[in-house]
Amino acid sequence: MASPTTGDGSDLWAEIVSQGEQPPAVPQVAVVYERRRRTASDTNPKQVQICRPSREWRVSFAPTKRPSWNRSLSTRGRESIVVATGVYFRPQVKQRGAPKRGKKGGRAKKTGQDSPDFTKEKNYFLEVDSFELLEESPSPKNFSTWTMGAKQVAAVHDLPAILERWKISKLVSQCGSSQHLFKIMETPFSVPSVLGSCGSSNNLTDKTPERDLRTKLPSKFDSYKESRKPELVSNSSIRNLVDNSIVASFDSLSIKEKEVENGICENAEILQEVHVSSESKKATQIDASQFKTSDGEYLKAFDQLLIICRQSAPISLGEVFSRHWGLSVTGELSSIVKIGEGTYGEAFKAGQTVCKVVPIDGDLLVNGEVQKKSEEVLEEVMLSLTLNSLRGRQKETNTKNACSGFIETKDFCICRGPYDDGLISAWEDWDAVHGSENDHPKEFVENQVFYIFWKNKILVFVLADGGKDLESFVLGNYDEARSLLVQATIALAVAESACEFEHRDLHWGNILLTDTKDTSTNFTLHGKKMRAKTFGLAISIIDFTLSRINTGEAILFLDLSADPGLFEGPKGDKQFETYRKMKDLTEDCWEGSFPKTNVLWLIYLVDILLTKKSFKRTAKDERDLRSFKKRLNEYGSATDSLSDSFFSGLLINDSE
Ligand SMILES: Nc1ncnc2c1ncn2[C@@H]1O[C@H](COP(=O)(O)OP(=O)(O)OP(=O)(O)O)[C@@H](O)[C@H]1O
Repeated sequence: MASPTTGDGSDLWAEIVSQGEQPPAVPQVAVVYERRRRTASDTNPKQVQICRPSREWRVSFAPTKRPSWNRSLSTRGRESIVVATGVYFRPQVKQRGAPKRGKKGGRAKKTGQDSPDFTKEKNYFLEVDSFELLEESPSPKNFSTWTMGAKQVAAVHDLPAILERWKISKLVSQCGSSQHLFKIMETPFSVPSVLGSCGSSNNLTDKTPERDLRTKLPSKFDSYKESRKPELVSNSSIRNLVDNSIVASFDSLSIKEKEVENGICENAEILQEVHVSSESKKATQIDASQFKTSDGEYLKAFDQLLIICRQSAPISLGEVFSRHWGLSVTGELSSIVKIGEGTYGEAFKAGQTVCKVVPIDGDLLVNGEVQKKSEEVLEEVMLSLTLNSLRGRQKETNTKNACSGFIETKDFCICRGPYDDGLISAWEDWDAVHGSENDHPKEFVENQVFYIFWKNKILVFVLADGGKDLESFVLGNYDEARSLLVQATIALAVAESACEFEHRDLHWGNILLTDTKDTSTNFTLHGKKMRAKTFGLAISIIDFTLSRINTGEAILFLDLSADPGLFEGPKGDKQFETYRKMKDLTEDCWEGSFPKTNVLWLIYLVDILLTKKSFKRTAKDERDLRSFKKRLNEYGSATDSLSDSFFSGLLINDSE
């Protein structure tokens, strides 16, 4: 079968597969996520009439439904901008004080100009459909060996390559000029790969300056914040700035290169720099074309998702389940059960694997919400893979930061078409017992197919089964509660140290608990190998929609300032009080590094344990929890909190 070729005739897939070994050098990219802002006027009446009322802060009129604020955000949106070295790009300054979206708010009705061009997408599929990618790529062969109940094999993803492709496409969309992009790509910066920063060395070379949270004194952070304020810079002046920085960097390096060539320079550091530069240049020359499709277009987020999924085109939901669970598409899907739901995703389980089904890119409101866009999902995928890499390095000897407290993401699949009947009956069974807050999948899909067939796309996250969420899990005793707290603190501390991770939405629906036979769990923090007692309980943190990370090359985060509604939840509700505390702390500068947000969620968790969960505990246990909560206020990060005496009996230091 013929492989698709790029514009210059080279083999696109061969290049994509090989790029992981040869990541090209590009300048540092920082990304801003913004939540989508929707107003009443955005609403598309045609769509709303086929949807149930939106449940923003979900006032439910059905007594059987659980309180809406148990779930996390109802409005989400990401709009990325790119920053090349020393330059801040922002396409447009956000309008402050725009009206809040109404209850039935939807994505803005698209004008002809705005509507996505599906011809290109269709052409892309036609092209790649001509060969069977699954047979050619290394990992999907695992599919055939995955059987129901057997241990799932996780697909190997080339995170640096994924990040690289994404950065290039961001730069193109921000700069709007491929010529300009090539200049950037030719720039001999040596940037750490994502695994370099968050991986093998675990040292972020480009840490975000932090505010001194305890003293509240002006710090480096203030000038950082000032320097990153939205600037109204014309495109041409941005280009000038970038070009100048590139030229300057080129100049200094070519002088060094000449010195090395002529044998004048023997400085080891410079020799190394020049070596890295020439290697990067070679890689750049090889890789430049792979970011384009055959019609010369740069890969869109959806195309990038297909590559990550190792698919040439979307497949049916039934096909995913038959591959991942070894079930036949007809008849045997009844062994699948629905295990949970969120605003965006429905979670189904068979064997030890969970599939989270998330409709994407459609105009139809789903569960009263705008569907996630490919761009947002792609960034969530990168975040999940970054956190996966913390788990993957547990066994490496020289790792600096590792833990297993985040859910393992095993794979992703892109689907199209209606829900499978087996899934629908699993959905209905769950609804009969729990009373779903979500739209019936049949209703949604039929409508979606009817109106906009081409946009009916679904991303399936294939995840490890993390167990039950804290809201529904029954804690046996005080030791289990302590185990939950120490494991959550460890996960946050490790990810905080590895990639400035902040979860920013760690409510009780986003911590999963399961029984374990292991009496302790291993982790590595700042190179120190340690263990924590489990008391028979293992946790997994999920849902990274609001999370922030610094991969060393890009800062991924969601700009919550674009969603004032988030901070207007019920007074006294611990979850919404926590959002408000985060807002005070960050002063609405969500791209900044504020590890204290992790502490705010730890305080929330202690509160939940004290007020919402019942488990065997003595008066002294309660006192200990309360004084721990008080002391948490003094810590600036999860890492600091881990040194608290509350954890002393739970941690074992293996390095000593
Ligand atoms: N890996 C998993 N293992 C077990 N249960 C899971 C898993 N992933 C998700 N769930 C269940 O599905 C629910 C919804 O998942 P999740 O929070 O990721 O979806 P979401 O649409 O992003 O939700 P939210 O409304 O919080 O944004 C969870 O609360 C949990 O009960």
